[in-house]
Amino acid sequence: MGDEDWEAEIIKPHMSSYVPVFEKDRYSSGANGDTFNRTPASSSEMDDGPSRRNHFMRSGFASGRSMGNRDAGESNKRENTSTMGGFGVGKSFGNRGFSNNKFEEGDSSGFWRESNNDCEDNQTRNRGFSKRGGYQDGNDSEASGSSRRGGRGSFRGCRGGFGLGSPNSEYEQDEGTQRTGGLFGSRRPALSGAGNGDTYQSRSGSGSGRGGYKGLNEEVVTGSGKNYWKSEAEGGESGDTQGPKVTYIPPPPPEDEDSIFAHYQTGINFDKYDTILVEVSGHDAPPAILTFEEANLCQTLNNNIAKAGYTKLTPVQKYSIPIILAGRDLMACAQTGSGKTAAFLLPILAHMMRDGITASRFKELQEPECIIVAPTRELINQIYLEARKFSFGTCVRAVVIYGGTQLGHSIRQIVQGCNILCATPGRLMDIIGKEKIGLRQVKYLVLDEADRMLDMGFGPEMKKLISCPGMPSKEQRQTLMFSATFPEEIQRLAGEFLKSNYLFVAVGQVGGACRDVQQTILQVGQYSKREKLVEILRNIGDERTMVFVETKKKADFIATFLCQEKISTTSIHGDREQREREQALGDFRCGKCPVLVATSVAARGLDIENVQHVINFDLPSTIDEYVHRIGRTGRCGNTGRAISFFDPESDNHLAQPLVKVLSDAQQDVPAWLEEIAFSTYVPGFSGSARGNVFASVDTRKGKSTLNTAGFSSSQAPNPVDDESWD
Ligand SMILES: Nc1ncnc2c1ncn2[C@@H]1O[C@H](COP(=O)(O)OP(=O)(O)OP(=O)(O)O)[C@@H](O)[C@H]1O
Repeated sequence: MGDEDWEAEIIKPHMSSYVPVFEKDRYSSGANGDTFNRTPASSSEMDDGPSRRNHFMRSGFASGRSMGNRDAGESNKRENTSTMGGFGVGKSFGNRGFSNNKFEEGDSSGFWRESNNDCEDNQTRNRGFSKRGGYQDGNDSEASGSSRRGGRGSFRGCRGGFGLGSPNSEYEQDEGTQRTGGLFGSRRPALSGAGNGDTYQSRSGSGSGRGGYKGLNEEVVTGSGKNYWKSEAEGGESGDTQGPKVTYIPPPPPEDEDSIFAHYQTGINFDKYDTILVEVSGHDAPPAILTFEEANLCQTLNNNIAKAGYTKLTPVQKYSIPIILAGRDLMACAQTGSGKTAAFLLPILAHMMRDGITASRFKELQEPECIIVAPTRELINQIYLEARKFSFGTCVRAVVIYGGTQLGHSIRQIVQGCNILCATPGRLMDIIGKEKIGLRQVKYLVLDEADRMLDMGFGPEMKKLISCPGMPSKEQRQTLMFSATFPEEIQRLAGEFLKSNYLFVAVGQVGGACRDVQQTILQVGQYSKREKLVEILRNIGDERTMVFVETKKKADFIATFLCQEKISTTSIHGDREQREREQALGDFRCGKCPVLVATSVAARGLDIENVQHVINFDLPSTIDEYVHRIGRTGRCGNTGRAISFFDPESDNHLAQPLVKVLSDAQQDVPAWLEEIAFSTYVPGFSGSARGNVFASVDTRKGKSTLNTAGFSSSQAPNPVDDESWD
């Protein structure tokens, strides 16, 4: 998994020969061509559950691939990036001047040079700035203009420092000596040829301390044109001990009950969930439950469910809860915002309450019963808050650890007691390496956003996790995987993690977009995007809007631009320090900054109340990512809108899957998009639009060679290569 290189625009795959066959007649139906055991989630159909059967085949875990794609010249770009002031955290960008950053230098600025570098570095990419014209001309003057806007906004982020810990504690020592290695030398596997290339010290080159988005003190090592992440432990072994110490300590979450149980209302379409088709495959699936009462949870859990405002199960909960309660492994795929988190947390907690757990107490080595892993820091934090909510009043202690925060802080949280460990992959492996976490007691392993956790970026790390000393074998633990998208190939990889008799639950179209999101695709050329964006945002007014762009740099640029346009905006991406990321999210959540410009780091899982709009300023590389992005709105029965700028210069490869997604979600499909989709039809391609755009079925039912984007695995773009989030 490489560090983000979204300073360069994301690599577009060579789609031409991998676009799924376009079958227009399938689009309008919206029905699933595969009717295997698909039943509405409504109560009348529930009894079918146990009778569902499927024979299946499994295949092994494919080997990991290159972890990154860092281009030459990265180091320079980094330095330039790091000299850019971060945005005034939570402030209108317009309040910031750029006297200390490259923007003020106009056309000779680092920003523009970097853009050029991007072009040079990425000449083989079909989305380099040079081909698309970039922003230079139009923006230089604006950049200069911005520098006139006066003073740099003051930094409002609360620096954690070391205040919460004893500076002389062992954990501070750990913090200080973490380069000395641990049980597992590398958080990410070294690729062959590693060490032959230059060493690039992430974030530290300029000494700016900017970044903070990777696990603690990691660095990118470039070798043979490939890159991978290196833990500090490894760095220490190689004698390279450079790197800024991460000192950020996130503020503790509120302790009062009202805050713990704060929630937003389900929307008008919540009841429509009952009509969604649900498919369960695998042997001897337990029947779905219809009510929380049927789950037979303990009183404390029921109280917490009530306090959380849950009165009715969502479909994924109806099916998943009894499956998990029955001790079965599960792969569950349900639309964004439909309650997957509670679907795994509640039965796990119920088990823990029933079986009894080791009461939380201070111990140097904690042995959690449950480990939950998610790909981004913000998401894992959110899951932790949910775990804390549902375990309120019980003796179960949940702990969260993630990169970009002080390692000593993570350790201090853990040693106080840990039954449920919520972690991003990198930090998890660091902590295991430090022997603060023992795995012998793990009974539940949850991979949220499982397709992401098993793809080429995190897959090797997850493999390492399950083969860690002490980790119970898959036969001895319960493994649960959840996501809104599940490419077929990733489903097959999952076999290594799951018992062979795992159950597969698909709620609605696997990989399909939430129907509560009204999707609009506009054809907007590169040069017109900003103007269009401003026009839309002015119409939207103060309604909360997430704007997705392709690169970190563009996120900064667009956020700055919007602030200049007097639209209060903040941004989140992998180059921002963790405290800035959290501040930005906080300001967006509370409505202080109603516009959040984000890279795909914010595409998955984030559950923010009242996000009414998602704008894809740049479309993502894959249709899966599109589905996740637009799923930040229209959650839990609420409605939302997604507007996407389709640039025919660069987005044609998405035309077919987009048409499919729109049709399946019963959205209008623009004629021009259909035309492009037809024109990008590739004769001789063996797939069908239905079968390849979405892995609509449990892959054990049949063989397929494509993932959801319609690319072969070897060419599927891997966003983790471009931006690393844990
Ligand atoms: N049964 C329920 N009743 C009311 N609200 C619910 C219920 N289940 C979940 N929610 C709420 O719905 C929202 C979305 O849930 P959650 O974040 O778990 O969705 P998700 O399926 O994991 O989405 P994503 O695919 O984007 O990660 C949360 O605010 C959650 O508290």
